[in-house]
Amino acid sequence: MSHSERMSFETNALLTPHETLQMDAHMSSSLEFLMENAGAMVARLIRQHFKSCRVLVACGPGNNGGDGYVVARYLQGWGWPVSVAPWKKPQHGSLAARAAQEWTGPIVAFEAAEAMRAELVVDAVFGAGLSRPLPEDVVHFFQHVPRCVAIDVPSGVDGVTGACWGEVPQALLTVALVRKRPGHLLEPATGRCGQVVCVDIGMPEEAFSGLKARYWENTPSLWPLPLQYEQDHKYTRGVVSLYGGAHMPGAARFASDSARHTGAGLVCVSSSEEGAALYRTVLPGCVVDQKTPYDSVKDQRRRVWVCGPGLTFKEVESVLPTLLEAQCHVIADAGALAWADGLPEKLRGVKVMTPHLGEFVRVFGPVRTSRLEAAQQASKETGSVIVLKGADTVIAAPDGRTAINRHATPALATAGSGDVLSGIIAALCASGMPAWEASCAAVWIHGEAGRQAAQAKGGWIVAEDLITFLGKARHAAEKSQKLSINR
Ligand SMILES: NC(=O)C1=CN([C@@H]2O[C@H](COP(=O)(O)OP(=O)(O)OC[C@H]3O[C@@H](n4cnc5c(N)ncnc54)[C@H](O)[C@@H]3O)[C@@H](O)[C@H]2O)[C@@H](O)CC1
Ligand SMILES: [K+]
Repeated sequence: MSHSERMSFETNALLTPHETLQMDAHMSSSLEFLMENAGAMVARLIRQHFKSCRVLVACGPGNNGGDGYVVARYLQGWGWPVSVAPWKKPQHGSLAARAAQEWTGPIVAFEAAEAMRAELVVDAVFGAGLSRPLPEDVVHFFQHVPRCVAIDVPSGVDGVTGACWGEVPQALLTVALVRKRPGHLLEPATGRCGQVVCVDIGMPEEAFSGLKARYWENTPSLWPLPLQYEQDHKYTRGVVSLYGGAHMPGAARFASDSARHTGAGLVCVSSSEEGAALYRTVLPGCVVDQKTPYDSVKDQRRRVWVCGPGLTFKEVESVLPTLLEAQCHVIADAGALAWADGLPEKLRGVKVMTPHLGEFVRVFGPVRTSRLEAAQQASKETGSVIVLKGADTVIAAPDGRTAINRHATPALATAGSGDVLSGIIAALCASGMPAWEASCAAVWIHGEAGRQAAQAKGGWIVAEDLITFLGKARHAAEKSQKLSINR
C-alpha cells in the first residue's frame, strides 16, 4: 500500500461532490448539525474578512441554499443588516426547507436591483455538484453583485474539473467545507474563487470510512523523500542517464545539472562522437561516453533515463525504442513527445511523460473534456504517469491517483524550465521513489526552486537560476515533512 493510500482523507486530500454525497448518506442523522456548523463557520469567516455591511444571501433550493439561510441567521444575530433572496424555494420537508423556516428576517426578490443594493452578496445558489448550465437569471443576478463570498464554490463551478457552467460569479472569498475540491485548484475555476479558505464543520472521522482519496493537493506530506544516510554512496543515491543530442546541447545540460543538484549520485551522458566532445567540456561533473544505447543499458545501474530534451526525431528514434525494449525507467519529454506525434502507443512502457498542453494535444489529440480528465484518461491508456504542465499542473497515475499542484510561480515560464523538471523527476526516480510520487515531489520542488529563485533575483529568472536553488528547495520539502510528522 502506498503512502498516499494509507493517508485516507488527510487535510491535503480533495473531495469530489460524489464523495460528499457518500459521506452525507453515511451521516444522514447528523446533516442538520453539519449544516448548522457550516453556516456558522461561513458567517464567522465573513465577520473576520468584512466590516458589518448590507448583506444579501442568494439561496438555491438545495443544501447549498440551506447553508445560506443559516449564514443569514448568524449574521443577523450579530446585528448585521441581512436579507435573503431565494432563487427557488427548497422542497417541502427537505433539510434546506427546515433551515429556511428558521429564517425570520426579510426576504426579497432574486433580482439584479436587489443585488445592486447590497454591499456584500453570499452565493449559496449551487454547490460543486451542479451538472447543467447556469440558468440565465442566475448569471444576470451575479453580474450586478458588488462583492461576493461563495459557499462551497461560486455557483456554476464544476467541483471536479474546475470547468465553469457559463459565466460564474467572481468571488472574493470561497469557503470550502470539510476539504477543498479539485475544482478549487484548477483553471478556470481558481480565477473565479478568489481566496479559498477551508473550514472544519465538525465532520466525524467515521464519515470518511469506506472512502478512498483519489485527488490531492500536491504538498510534501504526499510523498516521503528518501533521507540521507551516513553510509550513502553515489550508487545508493541513484544514477541518472541521458542521451545528449548533438544539435541542442543546452537542454541535456539543464536536465543533467538539475538531476545532480536534486541529489542524484551520478549522471551519465551518452552521445555521438561530436556530441561527447562538447559535453565533456560543459559537464565536468558528469560521466560522458559514446556508448550506443544498446551497450549503455547492459549496465544494470543505468536504469533511469531522461529521453527527449534537445533531441531530434532521428536521435529519439535511435535511442528510445532500445531503452523501452530494455524496460528502463524513461522520463519522456520534448523531442520524445514530438516523435510520438499522434501515436501515443509509440511511448508504451514510458514511466513518466511531461507534456505541456501543446505537446499533450500533439500526442493524444484535442482535449474534448477537461485537462484533468484528459490527463487521467491518457495515463490509464498508456500506463504512464502523465505530468500535464501548467499553472495548475496535473499529475495523473494509471491507477487513478491524481495530484494537482499550485505550488509554483509564473517565473517558471522560461526556456529550459521543462528540461530542469525532467532532471528532477529522474533524480527522484533513481533514488527509489515510485514514478507518481517522484513526479509529484519533483513538480513541488521545481515550484519551490522557482519561488526561491524569483525572490532572490527580483522576480525574473532563467533556468540556470532555478538549478542553483534545487538543493534548498528539496531541503524546504524535507523540513515541511518533518513538521507534519511532528504535528
Ligand atoms: N457533507 C458536506 O460537505 C455538507 C455540505 N453542505 C452543503 O450541501 C451542498 C450540496 O447540496 P446539494 O447536493 O443539495 O446541492 P445544491 O445545493 O447545489 O443543490 C442543487 C439543487 O438545485 C437544483 N437545480 C440545479 N440546477 C437547476 C435548474 N437549472 N433548475 C432548477 N433546479 C436546479 C437541483 O435539482 C438540486 O436540487 C454543498 O454545496 C454544501 O453547501 C452543508 O449543508 C453541510 C454538509
Ligand atoms: K455556491
